[in-house]
Amino acid sequence: MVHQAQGQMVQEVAAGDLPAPPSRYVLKEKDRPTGGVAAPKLSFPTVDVRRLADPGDVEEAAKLRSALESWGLFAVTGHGMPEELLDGIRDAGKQFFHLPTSEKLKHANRTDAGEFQPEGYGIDRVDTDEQVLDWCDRLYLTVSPESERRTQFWPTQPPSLPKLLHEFTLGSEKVAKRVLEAMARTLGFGEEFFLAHLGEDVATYARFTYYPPCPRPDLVYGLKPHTDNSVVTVLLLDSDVGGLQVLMEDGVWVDVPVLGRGELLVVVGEEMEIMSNAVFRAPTHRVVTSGRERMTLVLFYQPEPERELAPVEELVGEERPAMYKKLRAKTFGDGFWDAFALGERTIDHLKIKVDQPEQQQQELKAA
Ligand SMILES: O=C(O)CCC(=O)C(=O)O
Ligand SMILES: [Fe+2]
Repeated sequence: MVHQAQGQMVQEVAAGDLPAPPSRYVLKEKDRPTGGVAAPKLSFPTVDVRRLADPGDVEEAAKLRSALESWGLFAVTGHGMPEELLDGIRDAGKQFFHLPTSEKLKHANRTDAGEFQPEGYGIDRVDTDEQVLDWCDRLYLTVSPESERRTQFWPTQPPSLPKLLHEFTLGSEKVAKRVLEAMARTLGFGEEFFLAHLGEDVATYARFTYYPPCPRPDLVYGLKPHTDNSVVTVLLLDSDVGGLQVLMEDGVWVDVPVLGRGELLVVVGEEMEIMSNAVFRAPTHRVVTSGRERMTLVLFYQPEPERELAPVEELVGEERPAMYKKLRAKTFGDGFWDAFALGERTIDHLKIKVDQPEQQQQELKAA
């Protein structure tokens, strides 16, 4: 049976003008977000995907490599999508969340029997009374392959939204492909190296997330710390309001700045970490709230569900044994929802890390 908290939209809670969020959203003291450190504007990585497409452009390739090594995410320019499209889909997304709840619930992420399923409008899955809820509502849709789109979940209001989302999907796919091609080239492989493992019909999911104004941003997460269920993720952030933070290697949370007009963000996901045998790592990130509303649109790129997900042969050797066990992409994707509700990485939740000899030795010593 679905958890009773599943039916409560955060936007309605926020509209109640309470002085503080209800206890369901309040984090344990140790988890509460202290202010992130601002990313120095100059050192926040930005790459031009048009330049990445030129194999001779070693300077841009070096920027990409450095961004992947340090942040695991970077801003993107040169993607060719007009600013009107980006502004248009942002506006349409906000308009959708501003509709009356009854209208939005026509696309609810609960079946008539009350069961949760990922697609549609609502909050993320609630499994237990203990789970601290995130301060956001979302609309989650399959966008690719087109034959898998389930139109009953697609908003009909505002009427412009489906077409804008379709256009954004096309533009964003080019970004994801160019990035994956360039990532392959940074390792000395042909540009099809990663793409060939995803299949013809790369599975793509869109997530619009709406973070209502929060009366006490110090007590809640907009979105809890997580790594993405993707090979790569393309994000269209809010044009005015920040909130996304990334965990750096030294344990410090750093603010991702509000990006320049027309810029997108690309984030490495856990499936790339597996495929690349941890050459590329998926950064942990989270969202903090503020007194202002915020909306983002995120596209997750995943292998075809029946594909095998495993470290690519060429990146496994005596020096670097396989660090992850192989599994079906669908098994990983399904495992994500369980892991996310628990606040765990899918790789850890599904226990697919191979014990490395060094680790085993440490464990033996410790025993
Ligand atoms: O809203 C954001 O800034 C980030 C959203 C995100 O990380 C996600 O949906 O996985
Ligand atoms: Fe994310």
